[in-house]
Amino acid sequence: MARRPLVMGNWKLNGSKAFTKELIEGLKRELDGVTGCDVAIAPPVMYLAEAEATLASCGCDCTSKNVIALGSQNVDVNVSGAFTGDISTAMLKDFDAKYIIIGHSERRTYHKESDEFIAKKFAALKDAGLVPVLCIGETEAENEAGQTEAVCARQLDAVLNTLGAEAFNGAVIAYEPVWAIGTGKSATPAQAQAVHAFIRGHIAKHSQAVADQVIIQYGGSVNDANAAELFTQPDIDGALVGGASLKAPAFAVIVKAAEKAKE
Ligand SMILES: O=C[C@H](O)COP(=O)(O)O
Repeated sequence: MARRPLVMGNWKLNGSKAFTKELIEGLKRELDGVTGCDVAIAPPVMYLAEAEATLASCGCDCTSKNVIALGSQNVDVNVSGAFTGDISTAMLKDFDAKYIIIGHSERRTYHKESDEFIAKKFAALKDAGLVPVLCIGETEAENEAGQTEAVCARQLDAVLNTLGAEAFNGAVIAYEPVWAIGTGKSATPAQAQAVHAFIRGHIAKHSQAVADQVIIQYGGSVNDANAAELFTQPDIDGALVGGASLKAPAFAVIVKAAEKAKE
């Protein structure tokens, strides 16, 4: 089944108002004419307004303003009320955000987010009509202990066992081995493909149709030099990009590599 690739930039804790405007203007120029790949960016929520305005205003005839979707790096489970510091699905929708990252290993580690809590976020996003980008992946120690599949299965099961496989209709999974994030040491295409096939197979045990359509991105030191080879793999449907998403030319190379590989 042909799946449309998705390349998403996770800016993490980087940027400023000026940086947001400059990077998005650069992306719009670089991505002009791209039609065969979905593209999203997740700036810090602080800069969503700046990002939304820059995406909407275009001083040229480019078509890329329609190509780049807005996303967020996190969301909270509560909709409103006395929850200091939290961000709701409704607030994200207010800025036209669509793809929402949940379960990133940095939140699992630094904010002690559990599989169960992340499943609640997944449910909140589905209720709101937003697209969850569910990050899963094993640590280096887990990898060395041969636990990669067990860890990915456990992280997926938290959603599958509470919401059912249908919840993955229209959703995105990002396989991000923790040992590859920000290290410059990407998984090899064959290593990543093996885990992606496992993830798809795990969902297929519940529903083949859902497994066939779910987008599975790879994340972890993806850059303009290694992206094309990763995208040759049949179960790698795009990338969740950290560091290389902060430079328009590098990010554009990754998007165009996905477009070419999956045409
Ligand atoms: O969300 C993105 C990932 O954590 C990958 O980050 P990276 O491309 O800087 O390794």
